[in-house]
Amino acid sequence: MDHHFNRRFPANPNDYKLYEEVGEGVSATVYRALCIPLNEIVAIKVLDLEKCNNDLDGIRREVQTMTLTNHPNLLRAHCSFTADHCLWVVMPYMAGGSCLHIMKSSYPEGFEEKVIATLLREVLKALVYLHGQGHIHRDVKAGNILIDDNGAVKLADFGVSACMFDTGDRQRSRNTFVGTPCWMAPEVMQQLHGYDFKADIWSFGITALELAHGHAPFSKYPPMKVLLMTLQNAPPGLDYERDKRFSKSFKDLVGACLVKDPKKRPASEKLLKHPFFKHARSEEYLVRTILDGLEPLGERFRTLKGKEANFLLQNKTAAGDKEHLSQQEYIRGISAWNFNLEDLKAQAALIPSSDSGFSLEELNNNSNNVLERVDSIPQYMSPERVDHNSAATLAEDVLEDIQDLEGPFSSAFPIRPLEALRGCFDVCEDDANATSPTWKNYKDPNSGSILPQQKPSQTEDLDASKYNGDFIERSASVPKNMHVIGRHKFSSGSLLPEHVLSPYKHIAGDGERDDLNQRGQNERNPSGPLFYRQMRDSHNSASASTQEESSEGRVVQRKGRFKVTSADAGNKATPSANCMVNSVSGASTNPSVNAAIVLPLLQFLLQQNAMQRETLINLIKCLEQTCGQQEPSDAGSSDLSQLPPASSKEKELQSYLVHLQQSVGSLGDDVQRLKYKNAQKPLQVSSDSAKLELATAAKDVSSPQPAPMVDKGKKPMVVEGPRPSDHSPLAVPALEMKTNLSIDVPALSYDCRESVDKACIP
Ligand SMILES: Nc1ncnc2c1ncn2[C@@H]1O[C@H](COP(=O)(O)OP(=O)(O)OP(=O)(O)O)[C@@H](O)[C@H]1O
Repeated sequence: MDHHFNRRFPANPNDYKLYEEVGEGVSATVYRALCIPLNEIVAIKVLDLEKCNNDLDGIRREVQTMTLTNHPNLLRAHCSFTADHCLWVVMPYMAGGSCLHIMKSSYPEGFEEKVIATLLREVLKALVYLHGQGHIHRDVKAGNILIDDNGAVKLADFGVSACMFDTGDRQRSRNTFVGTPCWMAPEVMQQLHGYDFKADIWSFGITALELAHGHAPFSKYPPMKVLLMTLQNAPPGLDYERDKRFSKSFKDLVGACLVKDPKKRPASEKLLKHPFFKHARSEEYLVRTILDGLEPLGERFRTLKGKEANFLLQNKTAAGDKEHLSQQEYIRGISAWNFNLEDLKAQAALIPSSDSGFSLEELNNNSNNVLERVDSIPQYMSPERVDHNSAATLAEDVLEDIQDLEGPFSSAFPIRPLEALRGCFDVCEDDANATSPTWKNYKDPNSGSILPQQKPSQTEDLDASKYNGDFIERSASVPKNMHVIGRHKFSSGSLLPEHVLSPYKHIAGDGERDDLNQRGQNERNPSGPLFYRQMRDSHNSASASTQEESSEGRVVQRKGRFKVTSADAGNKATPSANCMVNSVSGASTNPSVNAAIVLPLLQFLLQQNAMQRETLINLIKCLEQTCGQQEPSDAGSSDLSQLPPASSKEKELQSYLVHLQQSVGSLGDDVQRLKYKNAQKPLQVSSDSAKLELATAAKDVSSPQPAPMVDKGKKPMVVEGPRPSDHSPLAVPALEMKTNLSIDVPALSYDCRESVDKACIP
């Protein structure tokens, strides 16, 4: 066990002296610092709670997990406390920095196999422990693997970890879309059945590739494309030709982790026994091979930041367009990239069948990298489907938010969230031990030392979530979700705490640094995961974003982490998936849309629009009440029937739906008529035939003569139906009735896509 933990770290900012910045994440800045009373160098992660964009629950969870976990391969917090409007998390200083940083500065092509095996083994030990405790890390990647100057490897960043034993809201969070797209397991993207520990095993496999190549597979593609590629393509792996330098056992390990079916992935404990880890070496080996000769972390960080700033500046002037820039930011792994709806659509549309963006070099198992028809693999749904489903749940979330706001704490939390937060963030080891007696002992397989382990307790979790984050997060999240700044939409904004003793601002007064801060609000540490929270359409809302949105169109706000809450099962069963997938993937768009599929889809879209509008109306009402303003205006009426359709598109859709309904009705009539006619004709024929037969028989009896020919004009056995389009009110081209009632509506797939976008990403 770390000797640090025998000492008590003070929970007072005056007891720490902040030095240089050594890291920056999507939600925090990390400083090297001195703990004055203990004369010990530490790292302090400073989160500006006012700029944390409401992910307070995530932060609380991270701090809690960091304080409670106790494993040599997990970065544990010494203590945490609030200072002014910032949260300080004091932790051991990992002088080597993250593996990503090390690769960026010295190993751009990735590490050698023994180094990888050593790193991965340590990470896997951490995962075995976490999983044993019922936690899913959900953000395993090189940027979160830290090394100290002795070569000790620790997995960090529990910002998106989840507890499998949680209930209620927390349980539902396992159906959330959390992580960083490149590392994200398909089932996390799919949102079909939730996910479990195996999601970490996928990320672990991706991290293995990242350490081997210096970057994660697909990392050069925009996020939407990464999602689609992860879902549609064969899993990435080590290539036979390109990765000759790696052993068969490494390839096998990666192959075992990167299986799309999570059930077929090994558990972390089993994986730890994989022969690949025979290549692993000691901590000293890491010191000798990758740490030796490295510049101090602060210097490296500064150099990398400078490069990033230059890169962005060049791209800004060279490319000029925000989509390009946003994608560049993402490609470079920066967490806080931002884009608007148009970007998103463009990205989704970037996935044609003749996808020029596919780099076979990037994609291993090339022969399998055929863009399959998504609708032919029903278990893999597109991210659009994810969004589609999410919309309903998001609406639910907001309604719940509103209920929370109306609760007994409504006056306290939205107005003074920091006050409320103090109680949940001010923790140190002793507190943690005192308040968490449920952590059982853990036996480190290596050292044999006994470490505390957590015994899952549902009651405690429930209580904790009531008291701590869940309520707070949702209460505070409602109004703040609407941040829009400038031309790009920054969800997190600059995370540099102004009130913290910045070595640059207050000590060194480094102008360059200040300049970097100013112009690089979206320049984030590449290690950050992505948190994506959908924003609702604010057409009719009086939200803070209205002005900017009206000038720029609807905005998808996002923050570092990609998070889309999942929809309920009922929505997932909507038969609309195939249609949407077709229309978006573009790989196999089928213009023939079955009315039975289209109608429920359109109805569902309308219903969603209505729900979203209702949510917004409630939100407005609630905000007005909370702010003590005037009574809700007429526009705030929740009676949707009184409201005109929100947009011309919606009107169009509505009238189109009516047309379709009429058409289907009329087509149905046609079918009935035809059926009836069909049923009648053979009867008529058979009665005609019977008459003929009788006549022939009578003639046969009297005089055996040849039977008369049947009148050719009658065509008794073939019935040709009427052309129904003549009287169909559906004014769409190429409408024709087929036996399965399918309607050729070439324009519909486009309309559907737009409508889906609208419903999903308002
Ligand atoms: N204890 C530490 N010692 C040294 N460097 C650290 C330490 N903790 C974090 N860092 C550095 O700071 C960076 C950002 O920290 P961290 O990942 O915890 O922030 P974050 O806001 O959670 O980031 P993100 O969410 O984007 O991953 C890390 O990638 C790492 O390089």
